[in-house]
This record gives sequence, structure tokens and C-alpha cells, in this order.
Amino acid sequence: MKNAKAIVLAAGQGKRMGSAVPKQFLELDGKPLLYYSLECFEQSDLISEIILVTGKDAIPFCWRIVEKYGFQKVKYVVPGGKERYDSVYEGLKACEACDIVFIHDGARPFPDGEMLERTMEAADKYGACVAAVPTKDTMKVGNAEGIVERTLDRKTLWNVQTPQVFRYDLICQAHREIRKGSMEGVTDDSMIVETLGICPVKLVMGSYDNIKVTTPEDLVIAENILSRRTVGPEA
Ligand SMILES: Nc1ccn([C@@H]2O[C@H](COP(=O)(O)OP(=O)(O)OP(=O)(O)O)[C@@H](O)[C@H]2O)c(=O)n1
Ligand SMILES: C[C@](O)(CO)[C@H](O)COP(=O)(O)O
Repeated sequence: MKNAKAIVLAAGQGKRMGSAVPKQFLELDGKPLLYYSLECFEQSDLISEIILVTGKDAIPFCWRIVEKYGFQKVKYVVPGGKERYDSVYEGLKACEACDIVFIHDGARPFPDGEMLERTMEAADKYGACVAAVPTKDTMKVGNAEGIVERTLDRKTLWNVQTPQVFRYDLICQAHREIRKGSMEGVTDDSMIVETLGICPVKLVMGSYDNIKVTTPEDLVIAENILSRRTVGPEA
């Protein structure tokens, strides 16, 4: 069996949430938001180790979460960086050699075990993959004046999520390589692999429940998803 490790990101400031406490630590049904993704990786037989990346000052708090909920796979809690890609890089530096690396936003509380299986299989086969869902809305490109320039072909569009999953050597090489130049506009890890043209990035079905909690209304949606998931699976 392949050895897979997970890097869970919790070093963001959550500016768009606008809360005093960083959003990954806000409570969802009495537990920190971060708990839910950690629990998913902890419970997956695919994952041997979790590297948690957080703000320097939040490291002791994160260890308390790890101890309180008995997350035995969390081996390292390391300080992140200014941008998301800096935090991923710090996570990769702490991640000892393995076969496959999952990179996941701690602000996405609802990955699930089957998603981890699908993405692991694709990463092993293609080298790189992202969880994603087909776009449901009609998508238009607007110009600077807010006038529609064109309508995109929805059949080709996906909303990209995490986990984003890679062969270990490939994602380490990609992050090292891209840092030699400008990282302007890099918002996820697959973009780095795409930009360098290292290998194809496979789109793998994620889940419409696998939202990123970004703004206050997402917390309400997350509460709703959580209450539905405790009753039964996604419809
Ligand atoms: N320097 C950063 C920035 C982001 N993240 C993490 O990356 C994930 C996705 O980022 P995003 O939703 O953009 O989080 P924030 O950067 O916290 O939000 P904002 O952009 O609103 O400040 C989150 O789990 C966040 O904690 C991180 O570890 N380090
Ligand atoms: C990685 C990501 O969650 C995929 O949707 C997203 O790109 C994070 O970037 P954000 O711009 O900070 O929301």
C-alpha cells in the first residue's frame, strides 16, 4: 500500500470572514471548524501522518485541539507563511518522504473518505489531481465596467476544491521550482503543476458539500450541511 500523508492548512487570517478569531477556529456545533477535516484524515486508513500548518501564535492552541480530540496522526504542527502557497511550502518541508501528499484547506470541513480514495487513486495514476465539482451556474466574463464580454461553455467548467493530491516528489519539486520566479496569482497547488507543465492534473469528483468557509454566510451553510450529514448522506 502507498504511504500517504496529509498537509492541513490553518494559517490563514480569514480576512473575508471578518471575525476576531481566525475562521478555522470558529465553532461549528461546539467544535472548532478545523476539527472536521482533521477527523476525516485521522479516520482514513489511507493516511499515515498529518502535518498541521498554522499561525506561529496558534501552535499551542492547535496542539490542544490535537490532544483534546485524540488526533494521533498529527505528528507536526508547524508555522505557516504569508500566503497560502508559503504555508503549503512550510508543510512540505516538514513532510518526510512518502508516496502521496494530500493538501487540504482546514477551512473546508467536509471532505469524506470516498473522496480521499478517489483522489488518492488519481494522484497515483496521473501524478496530480484536484477534487472539483462541475459548475452549476451559467458563467460569464465581465469587463472592468461590469459589462458581459462573453458566456463560457459551462460543460468545461469546474469549481475546484481541496484535497489536491500529488506524488510527493513531484509536488516538492514543483513548489521548489516555482519559488524561483513570481508567484503572483497562484491560488492553489495544481496551478503550480499546470504552470510548470510537469504532468496532467486530473479533475476528480469532489462534493457539493465540500465547501470552503470563506464569508459569514458560509458558516450558516456549514451548520446546515453538518446537521444533514448527521442524519444521512448528501442527497
Ligand atoms: N497564508 C495562508 C493563507 C491561507 N491558509 C489556509 O488556506 C486555506 C484557504 O485559504 P482562504 O480561505 O483564502 O483562507 P484565508 O487566507 O484565511 O482567508 P482570507 O483570504 O479571507 O484572508 C485556509 O484553510 C487557510 O487557513 C494558510 O494556511 N496560510
Ligand atoms: C485551494 C482553494 O481552496 C481551491 O478552491 C482556493 O484556491 C483557495 O484560495 P482562496 O482564493 O484563498 O479562496
